[in-house]
Amino acid sequence: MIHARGLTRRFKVGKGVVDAVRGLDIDVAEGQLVAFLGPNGAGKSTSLRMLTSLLPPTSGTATVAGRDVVSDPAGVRARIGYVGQKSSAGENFRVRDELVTQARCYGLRRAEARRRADEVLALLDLEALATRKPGTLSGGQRRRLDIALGLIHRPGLLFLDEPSTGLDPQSRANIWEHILRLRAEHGTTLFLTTHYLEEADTMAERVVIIDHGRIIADGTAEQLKGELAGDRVTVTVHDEPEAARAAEVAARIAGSDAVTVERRTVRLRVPHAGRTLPEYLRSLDASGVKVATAETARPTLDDVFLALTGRSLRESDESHGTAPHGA
Ligand SMILES: Nc1ncnc2c1ncn2[C@@H]1O[C@H](COP(=O)(O)OP(=O)(O)OP(=O)(O)O)[C@@H](O)[C@H]1O
Repeated sequence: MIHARGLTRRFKVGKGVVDAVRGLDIDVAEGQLVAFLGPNGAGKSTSLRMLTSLLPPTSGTATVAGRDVVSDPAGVRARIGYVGQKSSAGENFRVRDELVTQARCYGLRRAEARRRADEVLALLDLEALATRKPGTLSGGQRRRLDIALGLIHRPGLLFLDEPSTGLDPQSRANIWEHILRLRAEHGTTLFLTTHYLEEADTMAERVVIIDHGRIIADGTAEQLKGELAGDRVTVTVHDEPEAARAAEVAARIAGSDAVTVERRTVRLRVPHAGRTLPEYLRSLDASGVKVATAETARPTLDDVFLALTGRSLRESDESHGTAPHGA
């Protein structure tokens, strides 16, 4: 469905340049649900805009739904749906009329356009809101309308740029319900960007992580967490000097990594916490360190990002803003 090679986009900013996307190589098979994850300014939207033919690449190639994004942008657009970060619904028409108008833009005859509008209204549970104006809808309802608009021409591939951002947890869950249903019932290929690590982790079958315009990880969430992050072990002791000793012991454990001390708490990363924790506790006992609490945790996608970049995705997100990064 998507085949991109060396896709690159450079922006001129004043006298400088920003390399927003630096050589994107990606293949997405029909029916896949791919979450494109990365901090602010990583290049997610720019990649999406190139793949949807909205932005010409500086170099590289991409075929999307069988059409070339540069030489046949109209062919791409006829075959894909795109739900951007900003709502695409106008304010003047009622919800159903908005959908009918959009269907007419794709060349459907009036009766057919009405039928299709009713289909997507049902698909996104919007029937009860059909005669409302978009301006009166809640955030979650409006996002569902955006998705309905993106699906009006029955695309086999739908791009969603941060579909759940800015919504309350209940509306986020509801949007995901609809996204998963699209895939299960209609086999739609879905490529979406998100900031929410937990969503990517639990909902997507494939997670692609992008940082500074490059893909740095690509696989199932389980694969990435297993290969790149390892389990976390957290031990608290009774005072700070003991914590320092516990950290020394931790550093000597085979396979241990990223040992940190914060007051009375020592954290480390190990390949298999189930095997390592008993060994660590025995070594602490032998060194005369008394343990107050010990916990283990499976890694998160944030741990994967940390292992790859040395930064936390959450912190990067907060600090990165939209400032241009390196040329
Ligand atoms: N039109 C533009 N002109 C100049 N720089 C741009 C333009 N669009 C994007 N950029 C820069 O390109 C980089 C990538 O931006 P992009 O919007 O693709 O990131 P993103 O991962 O989607 O971020 P966010 O999560 O904040 O939406 C950023 O440094 C951004 O400032």
